[in-house]
Amino acid sequence: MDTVSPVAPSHQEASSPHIKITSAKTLAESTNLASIPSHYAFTTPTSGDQAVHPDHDDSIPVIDFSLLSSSNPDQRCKAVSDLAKACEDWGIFMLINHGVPESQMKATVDALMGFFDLTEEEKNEFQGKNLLDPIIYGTSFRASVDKVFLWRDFLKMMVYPKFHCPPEPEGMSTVCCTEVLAEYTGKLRKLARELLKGVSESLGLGPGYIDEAMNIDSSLQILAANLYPPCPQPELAVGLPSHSDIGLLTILMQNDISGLQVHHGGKWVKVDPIPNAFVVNTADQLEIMSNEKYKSALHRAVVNNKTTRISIPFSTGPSLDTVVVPAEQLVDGKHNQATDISMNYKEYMEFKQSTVLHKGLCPNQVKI
Ligand SMILES: O=C(O)CCC(=O)C(=O)O
Ligand SMILES: [Fe+2]
Repeated sequence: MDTVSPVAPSHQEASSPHIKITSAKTLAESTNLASIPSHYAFTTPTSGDQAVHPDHDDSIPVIDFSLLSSSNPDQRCKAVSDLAKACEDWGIFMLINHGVPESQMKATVDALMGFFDLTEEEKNEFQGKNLLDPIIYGTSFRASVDKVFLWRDFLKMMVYPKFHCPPEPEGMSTVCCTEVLAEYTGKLRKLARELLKGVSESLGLGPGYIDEAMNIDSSLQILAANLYPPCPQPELAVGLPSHSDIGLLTILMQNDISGLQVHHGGKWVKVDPIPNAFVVNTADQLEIMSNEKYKSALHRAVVNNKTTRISIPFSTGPSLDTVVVPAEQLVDGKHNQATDISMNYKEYMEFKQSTVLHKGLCPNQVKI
């Protein structure tokens, strides 16, 4: 896997003690902010690494979920083979006709935007200390140790096996966070499970293989929100540098502002939002279990100087104690050393968190 990102911060070194940690939102809202503080400037700006729009004849695949769940065998078969191609060639696709109502998607975006509108004091109550804290609010990647900061605030919630979300602050019942997020994540849990059946079949395994081998009954699911406020120097700052995701699949919702890019065919390609569609990408544990047939997609997020962008990824992983290994049927004499890591999902998460985010960390770099 390439290390194709702009030169990125070392997350190993402590940030200078004189840097006061402020959220990107607070900074963006400070009056007369014409330039970014130096600790947000990457040494190689993203402009040196421009992304392109997808080609007409090689565009980001679109998967119609209604065909994948169709009772017509021909339709389902075609959808499964489209899914195989999308996962193999791109590792990312747009998911349409997924059955999650537009009103519910919008309510979720509003609820999470509402969270970021709370005061810093209110949000800071959720500053997590440990990776596995059920709710973590923060800025950058790990602001206490980041040397160069990302132009991004985030909230992460473990939503399965046990549902967690910040309680509604008093007098703010309009935010209705709990109910909205519980309903949304319940829908996405079902959607992810159905998609994984299709992915399992697309690998030539039975539809229930991933479900069973990954212990999806007690899978770890995380809902996150990334807020990228307008940035006065978007060519110098970075929202999220090149990386791959933990887990099996990520299902991402975004407002109608562009910023996501995927690495494909040696280039960065823009993944512009399609109204009401989700963006789905393959993640590290799928790369391992598929014996690298489906590589974990390298992607990144850039920022802009006009409008706040929000992205809301929902990650489905195996259960925390699952040791993911390549499916035997896919090894076929060619056991990929790269996927030979004997750690459970919890240990994998801890390992990945402790390493440099930008390297596009993939299973083949997780050697112990
Ligand atoms: O903001 C985006 O579109 C990407 C978010 C992302 O890649 C992540 O949270 O892992
Ligand atoms: Fe990601």
